[in-house]
Amino acid sequence: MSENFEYDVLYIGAGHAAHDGAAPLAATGVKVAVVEEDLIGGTCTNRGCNAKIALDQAVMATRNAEHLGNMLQGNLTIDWPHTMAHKQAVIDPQPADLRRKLTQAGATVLTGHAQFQDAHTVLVAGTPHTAQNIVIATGMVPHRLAIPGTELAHDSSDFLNLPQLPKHLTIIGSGYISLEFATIANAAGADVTIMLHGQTVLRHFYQPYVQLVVADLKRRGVTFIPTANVQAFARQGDQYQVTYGHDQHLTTDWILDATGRVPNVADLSLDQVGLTAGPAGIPVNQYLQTAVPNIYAAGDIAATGQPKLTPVATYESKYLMRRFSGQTTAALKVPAMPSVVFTSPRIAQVGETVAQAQEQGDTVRENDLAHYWYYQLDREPIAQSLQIHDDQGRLVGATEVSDHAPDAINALLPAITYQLDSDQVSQLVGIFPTLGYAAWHRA
Ligand SMILES: Cc1cc2nc3c(=O)[nH]c(=O)nc-3n(C[C@H](O)[C@H](O)[C@H](O)COP(=O)(O)OP(=O)(O)OC[C@H]3O[C@@H](n4cnc5c(N)ncnc54)[C@H](O)[C@@H]3O)c2cc1C
Ligand SMILES: NC(=O)c1ccc[n+]([C@@H]2O[C@H](COP(=O)([O-])OP(=O)(O)OC[C@H]3O[C@@H](n4cnc5c(N)ncnc54)[C@H](O)[C@@H]3O)[C@@H](O)[C@H]2O)c1
Repeated sequence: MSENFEYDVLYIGAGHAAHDGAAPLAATGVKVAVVEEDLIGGTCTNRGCNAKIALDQAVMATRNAEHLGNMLQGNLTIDWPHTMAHKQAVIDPQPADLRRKLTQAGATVLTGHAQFQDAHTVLVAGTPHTAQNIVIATGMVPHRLAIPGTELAHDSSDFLNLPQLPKHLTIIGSGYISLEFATIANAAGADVTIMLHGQTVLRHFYQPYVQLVVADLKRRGVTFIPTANVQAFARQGDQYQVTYGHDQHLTTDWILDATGRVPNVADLSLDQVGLTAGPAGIPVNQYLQTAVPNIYAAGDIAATGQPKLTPVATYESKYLMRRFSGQTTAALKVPAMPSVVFTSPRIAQVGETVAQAQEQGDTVRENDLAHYWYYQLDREPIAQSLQIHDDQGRLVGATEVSDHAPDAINALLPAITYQLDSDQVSQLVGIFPTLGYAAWHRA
C-alpha cells in the first residue's frame, strides 16, 4: 500500500475489533501491526463473554436438573473453585492461540501501551512506529462511581477471577453485567443484593420479559433495592458498609460496581491528533473514519450508535479488512444485530422492538412456549416469545425469554437479515426435532 511508512495498517488494541480483521488483512499481503498492552483477545475473550459463559455452564446444568425434577436423583450444587478452574482452563490458552493466528497470517504483534505522536506515528513503550492507516480499537473499561470509598468496590474482571465466592455480594447497577453475575453468584450459593439507579432493570430489553426474570431471581433470594442512591462505601472490619437511600446502611462481603463502561482512551494522547472521545466513544463517519481521515475507530471505542457487543466489533473489523484490502469502497452497513442477556431464563432479541412495531403499525404475535411440546421436554417453567411481522407478512423482529432464547433467535435471524417472504421461509427446512426447527414451527 505505502512505501513511506513501516506498516500499511496499525491497530491499537487486540480485541475482536482488531484481530478479526487484522489477521485476514495481513494474509492478503497488507503490512499489518497490532499493538496490545495486555492480553491478546481483549475484553470478550479474557474478561467478558467467554469467561462469563464458561462460569455459566454450571449454572445451566443446575437449572436443567432443577427443571427435570424427579427424573434425576440427588442434589446438585456448584463448586466455585472447580468452576473457576474450568473457566481458566478454557480461557488461558486463548491469547496465545490468537497471537499465533495473527503472526501466522503475517501480522506483527507489538507489546506495550500505544500513544499517538502524530497522525501516522504511534509510540509503543516509547518506540515510534509509523503507518499509513491507524485503527483505534481500544475498547471500553469499567465506569467507577465517584463516591467516597469507590476504591473498595470491584469490577467485572475481579468477579470473573474470584477464587472463593463471597457469602454476600452487593451489585450496583441493573444492566447486563449486574443481572448476569447476580444469576451466577446466586446459583452458586451467594446472597445477592442489587442496587438500582432508578426503577428499571435491563432497560434495553422487553420489560414484561424482564419482570419474569426479576420475579424468578427474587424467588431465588436475590434482593432488588430500587432508586438506591448509593452514596459511599466504607470498611467495617472484614466486611464493607454501603451507605444508600436516606442514611441507610447495608453490610456486605463484596461490592461489584456494575454501573456501565466508559471509552478506554487513557494516555492515548488523542490530543496529539486533535481527536476527543465522548461518553459513547470516538465519533466516526459511515466508513469508520474519525475526523482525521487516515485514523479509524472500530468496536466499543467507536461512537457508531451500535450496541457495544462483540458481533458488532467483529463486523466492523471485517468491514475495515475489506476496505483496506481494496475489496470495498462502500459505506459500512450493519445488519440486524441480535443481543441477549445470559440470565436464566435468558432474554434474546433481534430487529424491531414492540415499541417500534406499535409506531409502525406492524403485527406483534405472542407465544406461550411453556405449553409447546418441545419446551416441555426439559420442563422449562418460563418460556415466552413474540414475533413481529410487517404488512407484507415478513418477520422483522423477535424476542424470547427462555433458556433456549439465544439459539431460537439465531435460528430466526436469516429471515430478518435477508427480509425473506413466507415462500422463502418455507424453504428453510431444519433438522427435526431440534430447537432450531421448533423456533419456526411452534405458533
Ligand atoms: C463482563 C462482560 C461480559 C460481556 N459479555 C458479552 C457477551 O456475552 N456478548 C457480547 O456480544 N458482548 C459481551 N461483552 C462486550 C464485549 O466484550 C465487547 O463488546 C468487546 O470486547 C469489544 O471488543 P473491542 O475489540 O472493541 O474492545 P476490547 O475487547 O475491550 O479490546 C480492546 C483492547 O485494547 C487494548 N488497549 C487499550 N488501550 C490500549 C493502548 N493505548 N495500547 C495498547 N493496547 C490498548 C486493551 O488492553 C484491550 O485488549 C461483555 C463485556 C463485559 C465487560
Ligand atoms: N450479554 C451481553 O451481551 C453483555 C454482557 C455483559 C456486558 N455487555 C456489554 O458491556 C456493557 C457494560 O455492561 P454494564 O452492565 O456495566 O452496563 P449497562 O449499561 O448494561 O448497565 C449499567 C447499569 O448501571 C446503572 N447505573 C449507571 N450509573 C449509576 C449510578 N450512578 N448508580 C447506580 N447505578 C448506576 C444503570 O442504570 C444500568 O442499570 C453493556 O452495555 C454491554 O455493551 C454485554
